[in-house]
Amino acid sequence: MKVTVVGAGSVGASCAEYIAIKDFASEVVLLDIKEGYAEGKAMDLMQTASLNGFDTKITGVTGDYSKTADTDVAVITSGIPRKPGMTREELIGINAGIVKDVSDNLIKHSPNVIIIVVSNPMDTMTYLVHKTTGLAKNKIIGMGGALDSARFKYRLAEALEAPISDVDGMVIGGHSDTGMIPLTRLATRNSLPVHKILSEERLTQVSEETKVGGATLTKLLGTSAWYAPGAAVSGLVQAIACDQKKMFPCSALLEGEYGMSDISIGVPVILGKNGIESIVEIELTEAEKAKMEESAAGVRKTNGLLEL
Ligand SMILES: NC(=O)c1ccc[n+]([C@@H]2O[C@H](COP(=O)([O-])OP(=O)(O)OC[C@H]3O[C@@H](n4cnc5c(N)ncnc54)[C@H](O)[C@@H]3O)[C@@H](O)[C@H]2O)c1
Ligand SMILES: O=C(O)C[C@H](O)C(=O)O
Repeated sequence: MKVTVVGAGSVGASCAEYIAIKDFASEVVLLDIKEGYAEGKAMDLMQTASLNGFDTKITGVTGDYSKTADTDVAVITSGIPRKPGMTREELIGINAGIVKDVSDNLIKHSPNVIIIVVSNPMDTMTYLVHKTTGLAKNKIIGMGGALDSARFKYRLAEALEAPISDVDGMVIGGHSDTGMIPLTRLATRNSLPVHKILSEERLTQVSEETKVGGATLTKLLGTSAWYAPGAAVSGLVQAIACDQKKMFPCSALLEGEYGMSDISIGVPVILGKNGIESIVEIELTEAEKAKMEESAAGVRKTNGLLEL
């Protein structure tokens, strides 16, 4: 299994590190445009191999896509992150050109590649890859919901004063400060619905904290987060590499599912060796459907800014 990670910045390097530590891939290629940067990150990571006990071979390369040939799964993290006070949508002007260029180059050298899009605004960048490459829809996956769900579980555990391993929950919808939909109705602590344990007011607080999870960290760090994003990406790559058929909320191109078409937005999918094996349709309440429509309207507005 060969994995390429484009962008050797904070998220790209974190993702390469988690993939290596989980030790399921034979090879990870890190690619960046900054001269020597990916090579340096790869060497530093390789010097953790004997300490962390992995055999994955990590190499770094500056802009040379021939080194990515025959990649099975590629992760696109190249582009700029937001600064405090910005929205993810404001990054579209710079990141759209980068994501288009990178996906074209990846496919040139690996026509059968499965692409995981991370760069923001992620749902729109995922839609862009659908619109501008000839890749099958199951091979283009946007990462957002896996991270948002991890943040939801973190906030739920905090509210419940419970260990995170007791908690389950999922976030669907667009990966934006206003578009995320934490499914509080379905969240559980060891099978017990959390809405039976927590007050409505506390659950609303959990939802709101989840939705601004990325913005909260951006304010604290001065740039956006990388550990949980890297870990979330590594989970998706592992599910594909090991054909796990695991369920994650991911940005997927909808063709009628959830009553929507021609949009890529966060819904539960099954990930396996073919990428998106299937889209899972949850029966939503009228209120949840309305939130999903509103979230989709936000994503469509950003998609409208693309020059297609
Ligand atoms: N989807 C998510 O859940 C999620 C989570 C975290 C970050 N992000 C996004 O991921 C992106 C990267 O974030 P980061 O914190 O790693 O930023 P970063 O600035 O640390 O790293 C970005 C890297 O991309 C490289 N790059 C720029 N243009 C390139 C090109 N054309 N080809 C190859 N490399 C190129 C830069 O040199 C830099 O090293 C941002 O857009 C951020 O918003 C998304
Ligand atoms: O918040 C951001 O801009 C980065 C990422 O989308 C995140 O949720 O951490």
